[in-house]
Amino acid sequence: MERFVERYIMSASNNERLIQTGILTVSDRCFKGQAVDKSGHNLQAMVPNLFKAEITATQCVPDDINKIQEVLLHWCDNMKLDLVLTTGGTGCTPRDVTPEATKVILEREAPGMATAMMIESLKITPLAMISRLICGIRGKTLILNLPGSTNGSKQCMAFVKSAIPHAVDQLNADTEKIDETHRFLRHASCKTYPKKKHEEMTVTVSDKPRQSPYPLISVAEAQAVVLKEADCLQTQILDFEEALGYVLAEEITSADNIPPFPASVKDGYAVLSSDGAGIRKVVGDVPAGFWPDDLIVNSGSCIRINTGAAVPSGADAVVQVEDTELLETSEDGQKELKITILKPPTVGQDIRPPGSDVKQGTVVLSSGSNLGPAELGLLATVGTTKVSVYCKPRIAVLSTGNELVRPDEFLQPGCIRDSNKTSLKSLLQHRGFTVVDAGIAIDNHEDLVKKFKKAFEVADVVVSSGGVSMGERDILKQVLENSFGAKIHFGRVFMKPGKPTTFATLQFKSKKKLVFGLPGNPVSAIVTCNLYVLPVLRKMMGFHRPLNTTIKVKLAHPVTLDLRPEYHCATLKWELENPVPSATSTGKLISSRLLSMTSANCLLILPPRTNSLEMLDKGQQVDAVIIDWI
Ligand SMILES: Nc1nc2c(c(=O)[nH]1)N[C@H]1C(S)=C(S)[C@@H](COP(=O)(O)OP(=O)(O)OC[C@H]3O[C@@H](n4cnc5c(N)ncnc54)[C@H](O)[C@@H]3O)O[C@H]1N2
Ligand code: MOO
Ligand SMILES: [Mg+2]
Repeated sequence: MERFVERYIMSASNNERLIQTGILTVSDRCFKGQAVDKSGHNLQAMVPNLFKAEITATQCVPDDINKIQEVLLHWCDNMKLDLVLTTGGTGCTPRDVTPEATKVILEREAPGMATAMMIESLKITPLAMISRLICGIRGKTLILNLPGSTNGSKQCMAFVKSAIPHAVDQLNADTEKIDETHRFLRHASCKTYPKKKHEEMTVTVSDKPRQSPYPLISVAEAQAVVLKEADCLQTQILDFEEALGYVLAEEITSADNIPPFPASVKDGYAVLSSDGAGIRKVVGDVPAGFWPDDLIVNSGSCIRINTGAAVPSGADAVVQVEDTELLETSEDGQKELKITILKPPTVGQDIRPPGSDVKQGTVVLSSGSNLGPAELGLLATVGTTKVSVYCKPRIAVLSTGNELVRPDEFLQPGCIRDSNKTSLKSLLQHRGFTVVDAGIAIDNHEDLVKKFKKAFEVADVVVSSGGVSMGERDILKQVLENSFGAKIHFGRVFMKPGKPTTFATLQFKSKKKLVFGLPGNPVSAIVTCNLYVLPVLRKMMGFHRPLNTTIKVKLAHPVTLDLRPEYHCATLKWELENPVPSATSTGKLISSRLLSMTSANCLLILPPRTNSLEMLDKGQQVDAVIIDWI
């Protein structure tokens, strides 16, 4: 069996059960102490490393049918072990009787495992053919005869190890686990076989120009081009609570004064300021939410009031409770009767007049506002529960490459798992966009056309990765041009990472589609998605300033410059004493190595290396594009 298939089956059955195992050495010489039981000891050490197993019983018996059977019966019927391995007594000498002893107690044979051992052993030595080992089942115990030699038993065990956890699951009728393993394997066999073939390719090496025909443009130029092509989408009406993250497409005015009544700013007493400091009679109290219709504050009196409650008529000031003293209460102590105002109040003190927060008729949100928590709260305050917002673009993410398998698929030789789909999808979802998975396209014209067509059916913007550089299988630009009549606006940008970043527009069923052909390297894909895709999406959904926020940062250590302007991943730290945050690189930028990007929350914009400027010193200031607030 090919090693990778074997590994796969092992991981598919992923035994959770601790397989209770007995190891029985059958040897006259070992039994008499004339030889060391190397094979038995080796199996004891080896088996728990093959799958989750516990060596529950070990024993050494002479080559004697009765003795062998006695142990096997005890281990199967009384101890109810999952697996019994015998080593020794499987050859052709007159004393070799392990298969005979085993056969008698077996209820069912399992010849496949013995055959597997035989087939594989024959590849090592023709002498394997004289081995007579048998395998089978008694009750819920799987019994395997193994050869007596250390090497032979070790090899035979290795040949059958991948099937053992699943066999034990079956013996225990663990249907859930069995089904799970079958599903896993079925999925793997239909998704991963046959191996990918290169003959699917139609492009020949000589078709491809040896120099890229696309000029190297600057990042600023590329950003200007993509933003120019991005049009603001139409509007829709949403319930205000679903509008988080959308951009408002209308002006919102307040129909009411906020607060609608003179409201107390403090917990205290509503008073007449002209009374000054001194004694007041407490004539009532106004909690928040109560309308003090029949309460009036006259000279010499006051009313207890809560923060946010309507100030009763007559009162023109509120005195906070801290600036008063209690003079007299009712007999039961429940009611305040008299207080002293300690400081003379001023007119209007601690009262919010009607409309002081928002005047009736004022514009509280202008068109183009980004609806965040405060804005949604404002909508609630003014009672606007339906709002007109710009639609968000529909996005499809497509991975391209013959070498790609899904993360849950078996990794065939020569393949890698598709990580860009996950990174790009989650980056966009994290920014509030809905993303459709357009799958993985292999690098041929037909499949790319098929997958792009599907993506264009459902999306305004397609973000693909891979297939945009100089390889003969990098045919994304040709496919877009030849099959969709796309205009390639640019195919290379002077930057690191992300040099082959490609941007195209086309008409599909009379609708404009934008295509970002991001480079396949995982770091390049994420960096370019931040720099080009996100600004475009923001513009389409109505942002007035769609580019990423850029700030000044201080380098926490020296950095070496690259020949290309570099967007270098770094982590920002804001320290109290420093007005400018410090930036620590997440490591040498290697565009294939996602580890050089983990925990980055900004991209340092580093200038290209020149003879006079090869590195930047610690403490030097550079611009940094914010990519996450963490
Ligand atoms: N002769 C030249 N070769 C290359 C150049 C060049 O200028 N001349 N540019 C290099 C640069 S820079 C980059 S970046 C890459 C970009 O390559 P492609 O966009 O054509 O992408 P692929 O060749 O398909 O893949 C490159 C690399 O990325 C891996 N990959 C692709 N997709 C995924 C995915 N979804 N998840 C994880 N990894 C992925 C792929 O296996 C390759 O290792 O070209 C250089 N070559
Ligand atoms: O520009 Mo490539 O994106 O270096 O890796
Ligand atoms: Mg390539």
